[in-house]
Amino acid sequence: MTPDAAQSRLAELRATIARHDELYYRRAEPEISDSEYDRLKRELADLETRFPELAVAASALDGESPTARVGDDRTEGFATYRHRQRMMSLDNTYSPDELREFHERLAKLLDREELTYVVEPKIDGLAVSVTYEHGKLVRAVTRGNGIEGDDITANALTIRALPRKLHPVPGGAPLPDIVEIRGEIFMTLAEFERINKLREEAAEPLYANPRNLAAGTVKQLDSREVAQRRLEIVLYGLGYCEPASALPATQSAWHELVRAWGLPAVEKYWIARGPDEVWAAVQELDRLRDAFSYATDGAVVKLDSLPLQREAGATSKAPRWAMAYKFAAERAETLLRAITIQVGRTGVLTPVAELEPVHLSGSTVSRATLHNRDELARKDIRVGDYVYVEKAGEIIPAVVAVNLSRRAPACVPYVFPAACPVCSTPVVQIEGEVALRCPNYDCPVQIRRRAQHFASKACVDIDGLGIAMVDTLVERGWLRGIPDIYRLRREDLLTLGKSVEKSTDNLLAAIEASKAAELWRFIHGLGITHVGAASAKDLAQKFRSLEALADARYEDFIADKKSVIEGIGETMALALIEHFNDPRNRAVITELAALGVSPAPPPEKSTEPASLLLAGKTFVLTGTLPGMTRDEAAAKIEAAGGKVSGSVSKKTSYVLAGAEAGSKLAKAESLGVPVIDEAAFLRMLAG
Ligand SMILES: NC(=O)c1ccc[n+]([C@@H]2O[C@H](COP(=O)([O-])OP(=O)(O)OC[C@H]3O[C@@H](n4cnc5c(N)ncnc54)[C@H](O)[C@@H]3O)[C@@H](O)[C@H]2O)c1
Ligand SMILES: [Zn+2]
Repeated sequence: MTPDAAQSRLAELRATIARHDELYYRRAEPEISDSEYDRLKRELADLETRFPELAVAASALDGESPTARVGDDRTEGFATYRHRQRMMSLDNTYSPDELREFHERLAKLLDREELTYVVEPKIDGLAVSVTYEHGKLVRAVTRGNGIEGDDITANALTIRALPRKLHPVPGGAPLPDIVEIRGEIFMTLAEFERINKLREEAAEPLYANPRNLAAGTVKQLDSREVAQRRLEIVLYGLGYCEPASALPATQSAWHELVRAWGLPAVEKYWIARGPDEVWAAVQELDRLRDAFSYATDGAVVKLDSLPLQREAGATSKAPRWAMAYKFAAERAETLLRAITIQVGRTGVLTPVAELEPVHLSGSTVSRATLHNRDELARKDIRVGDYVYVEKAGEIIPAVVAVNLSRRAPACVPYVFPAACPVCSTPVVQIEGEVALRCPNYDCPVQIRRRAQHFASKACVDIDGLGIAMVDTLVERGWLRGIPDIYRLRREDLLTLGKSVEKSTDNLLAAIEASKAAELWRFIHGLGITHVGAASAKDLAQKFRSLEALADARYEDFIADKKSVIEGIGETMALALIEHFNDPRNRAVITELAALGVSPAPPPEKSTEPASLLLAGKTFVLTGTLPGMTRDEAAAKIEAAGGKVSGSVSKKTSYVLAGAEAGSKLAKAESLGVPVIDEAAFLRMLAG
């Protein structure tokens, strides 16, 4: 490679990686798979080693190379917090030889042959640092740029598995004054699938994998939205400890201490003496990891001795005493039969690969996302190519590259359509976005997806008006917008099949009943960008009618640069105003009203201090409640003037118990303290 070519490739890689870092760390919406990303980064690192003077020049020009810094996850809207001890990344490799070289380097550095390691799962979540002071949880912070991160305490408090207090170890050292513990927030596969199913029903784009969903959830500004999703946590690392004497001498003892304090710890770790035992442990982990509750993308090998860790030190980015060995993603080669274009609710065009079905990591894959026009062009993927498909942490498989040696001469570059494949309107690119959109409001797909979203369970919840039914109605030309749902005619519907009388009547009854659904359901159902269910509830409380919401002005949301309505910030305010600035969206509101839709506003928050309701009452919470987290329940109790206590005594007024309630329930029963469930509690709150 000539220096000139190297220089331009270096610049290109730096820019590409920076873009993927932004997508992955800040937006939790990566476009390429982790292994693809790792290959780009490896290529950059190799170039930097071969052409050190070019690397230095590039860094002088536009800052540190992505190979030398920790990916930055800080986002707007969170307070930043400075870690007492830096949070680092890990060097990683896919090669067993490099794992052995890691040992050899350390042996040389520390000048000893025999080294003991701990091998632990590499959890594929997002890094978090949790601080306990005198045993009490005080803060949770993301990695950020390693030096300071986002304070996500409110969101972390929705994690039921995260104890508010550490258990002192009986007969052990006292709890440290301050301890920063490192871990990973993740989401189970089951929860991921539950949420994606809801999204599918609401015609919203699916999340690619649990890690992205967990990362996106942690970065939600509204912790009530976060509470709707179940996050988990596992803690494995030591950040900072005061006094230092409270610390054990080894990484393995640290894992035991974490568990003894009552924190969720890694499911298994191995103590390995020397590189052969390390390799054996890594392979055993690979066999066992499917049974773990979290996704793993590798093994982390760490020196067991903490004093030796300190002696080995760190580079600018990662400790020298640890190495991640990443398991290669499973990959398959198959024929790309066609590229189809999907159009979403907001008109975004997504290219999809239609593949010759191929077996991959336990399932058959016949479709894979191609992300967007730019990605497609970058990889130069052509119809008729043999492509590599991968499924690493990703649930939705991705086409990662083309096997050029099998490219037929007749294969021509793919030309991204310049018009919407459904309605033929020329597509547009919104400034600052990669996505191309169909700008036609009346595009049949958009109509369909808007109506599907409106009728879904998460919104107005019209029984019988599912995805397939909406498709049919749009095809027949009976649905051209949301208001048409309320114009459907019985005689038309009866032509849909033979014995459809009963289902037609049920559907019409459900549609009729939905006219009086709660206001927030309509607000959510309009599909306004950024407005989720929780925000819709806040908006309903404040505006009390669709008309008032549609008339709202900037000052109603933001005054003196501050939010007027808690949880509704500037981004959402602007999205709302933009939505209703469009006369067609305004018309929806007028038409709905004319058709007899009359959403039910929420009960007025009484101006009387609600405190009186539960004043003087003490509650103890136990078990898992069906509809709210314990923190939410506690907040409700406190807002109504009640108190929440940790233990049951004769003075306890009520025990609010959910599923899997433990000893507190037994104690309440033995003391004769009334036990109530969530439904009874809600009735109590309603007076
Ligand atoms: N797909 C993309 O576009 C994209 C973009 C950026 C990064 N990435 C992925 O992220 C990786 C780089 O990110 P990174 O800097 O967070 O590094 P990393 O994920 O490779 O390793 C460091 C992190 O591992 C985590 N970890 C999990 N289990 C651990 C354990 N037992 N001990 C210690 N740490 C543990 C920690 O959070 C730590 O910060 C890349 O290799 C790539 O896979 C992907
Ligand atoms: Zn269109």
